[in-house]
Amino acid sequence: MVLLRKGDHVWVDSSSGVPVGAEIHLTDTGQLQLIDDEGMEQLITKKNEGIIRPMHPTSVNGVDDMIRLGDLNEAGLLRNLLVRHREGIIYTYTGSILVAVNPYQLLPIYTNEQVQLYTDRRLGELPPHVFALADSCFFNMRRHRKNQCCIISGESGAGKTESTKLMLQFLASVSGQHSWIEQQILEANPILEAFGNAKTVRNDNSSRFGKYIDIHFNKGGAIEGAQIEQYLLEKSRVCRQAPEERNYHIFYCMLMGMTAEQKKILSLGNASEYNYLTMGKCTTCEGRDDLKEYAHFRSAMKILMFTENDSWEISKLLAALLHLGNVDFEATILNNLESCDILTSSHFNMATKLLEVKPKALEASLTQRSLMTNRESVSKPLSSAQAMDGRDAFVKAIYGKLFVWIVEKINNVIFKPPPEGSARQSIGLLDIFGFENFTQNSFEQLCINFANEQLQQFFVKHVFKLEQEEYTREDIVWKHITFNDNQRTLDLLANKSLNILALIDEESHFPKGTDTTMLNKMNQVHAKSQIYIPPKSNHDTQFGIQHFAGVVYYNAKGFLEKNRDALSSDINQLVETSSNKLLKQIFQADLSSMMKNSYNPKLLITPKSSLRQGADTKKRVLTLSGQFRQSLESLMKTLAVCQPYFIRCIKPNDFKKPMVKNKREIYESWAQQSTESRRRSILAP
Ligand SMILES: Nc1ncnc2c1ncn2[C@@H]1O[C@H](COP(=O)(O)OP(=O)(O)OP(=O)(O)O)[C@@H](O)[C@H]1O
Repeated sequence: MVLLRKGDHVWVDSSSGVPVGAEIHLTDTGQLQLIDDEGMEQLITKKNEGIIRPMHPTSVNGVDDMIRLGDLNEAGLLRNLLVRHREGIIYTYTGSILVAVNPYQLLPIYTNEQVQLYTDRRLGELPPHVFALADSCFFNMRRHRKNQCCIISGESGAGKTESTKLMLQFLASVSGQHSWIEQQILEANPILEAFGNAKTVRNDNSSRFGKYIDIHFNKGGAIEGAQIEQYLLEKSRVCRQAPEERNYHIFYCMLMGMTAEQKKILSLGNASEYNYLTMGKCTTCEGRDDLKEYAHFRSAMKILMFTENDSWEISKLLAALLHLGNVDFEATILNNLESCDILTSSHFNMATKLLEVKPKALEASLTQRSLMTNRESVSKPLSSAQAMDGRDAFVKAIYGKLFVWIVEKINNVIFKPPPEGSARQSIGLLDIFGFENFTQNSFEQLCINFANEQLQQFFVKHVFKLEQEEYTREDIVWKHITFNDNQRTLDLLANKSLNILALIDEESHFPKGTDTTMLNKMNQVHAKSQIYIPPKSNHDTQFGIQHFAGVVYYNAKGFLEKNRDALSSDINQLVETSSNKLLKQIFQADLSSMMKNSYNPKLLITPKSSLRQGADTKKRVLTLSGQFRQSLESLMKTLAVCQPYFIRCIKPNDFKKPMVKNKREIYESWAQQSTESRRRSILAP
């Protein structure tokens, strides 16, 4: 029995399984009463006194570094974040890992004075701050002449992109040059955000792609360039948005910001007039000024050396996509086959004009599909549903390739090859999608979660394995820490023979392969695995994977089509006939990289991912997962030779609001990371 007095702080068991903090009060009648962190009151009686445990003094007001917590358990961690969050303190360390709780408001902690305050200080000397981590990265890079990287993780809306920008802001400041190249690197962001960010239900400015920004410094510590790698842009958003969500910002910004004359030439109206911009039934975003953002975007384009002509050509393509989205198809029957006609409209005419293709050619490529028989090519009419799918595939391809081209163009400006013989150091910032588990999960979630498994292993290796090895080497007595090694999940997904990604790839290469045949193969090979959960019945299309953060069920429907990521030969030929230089260029760039890939064995699907090796493999075009795996492999190699830092971003509530005192929200956000991943933060060096 704990001796209780008014004002004592205690832990109380709760239905969630994680105890909550509470304070002892006295009622008017002098009875002892508990008021917990969620505001719940209960009298203390003989019956419930068993649920009360004393709280360590470090948990009462919280500590800067969670390693110092006396109650080093889940409840202790959560309360620590909560108590600090209530005080408006968003940063906390767990060792050298920075935990950042999204404040959802502008705090006065990112000024130049703060930059100066945190410059050249040891980590831990001052209160936790993202600038402290940035300073540590910079200091260690220079002192040890070793490249550094910072992995910024967390769910959507947790604050990854903001943290990345703050790291960049600090590094640009301490590098001390205020040079043109620094400005160019900083101004790459508004361009990337215009094309790659959108309003979602989770975040008004959600990055729908992953990115790794490698900042290069010269011997003197001045920024001399950078390189941006982008991962897996969510292309489906260009054609479809969930309720309350928008398409990419650029469309709305452009319609708000272009002059009347420009809009007239492109025959553009308001956002509400376009199918592609209205699926989510929301064309504006509270707190976002599309007009102002457009002005910022345009000035950033200039800083990054996009010419007026480049900008105009980009606008033309974007306008063509909007017009294409408004093209209607009418179902007809031709020779007893379902077929369709394009309804003539100003949108169709404008699309042909902007894409600079012949109307007949566009019509044919959207309503028919060529098939190669043994000897000749024959045309098969498409139903209106198929035609719409084909049109959307074309639109997604244009947007996706345009995005890749824009990033490449930015890199051409900000990347400077190192002068011969001179040493260069770098700090890489990884802002990548967190683990995803929705009610419906598809191929994209599998890729994203695969990336998170890789990063998880990287983290585990760094924090646990290396530490333990070092303790053993130095004969230091330590308590064995058990941790959940996710190697088996990675093996199932990508390493062992007939792994899941290889099976998906293999089936994608069979012209007759379907999602069902793919699923059947997965079941045959992996049904006995403890990591793979087969569908419940023959008709079920959902399979599960035991990830480090929990089981995720994926719906296999659409997997192969998404992985093939292929356009019909009719569309490719249409582009060939176009006189729109930019359109041809973005397709050409893609084509040439594929050609290059097919002759460069290093760039092929790695043997591990392919079932049949040998000559046959070399002819293959990379699938989406193949491309993603390649860029991930290269990323992991880069990270492996860097000294890593970690920022864990946490979202305190789902309302995008500041300081909502909802402990459950913090808990759930934290709980998503699995017990092991929560523990790892505490035990980091
Ligand atoms: N340090 C901060 N100070 C003030 N506001 C912040 C901070 N961090 C995040 N926010 C707010 O939260 C919003 C979401 O943050 P951010 O876009 O960085 O999340 P994210 O983790 O990158 O999400 P996504 O994965 O969807 O891109 C920001 O637009 C901003 O309003």
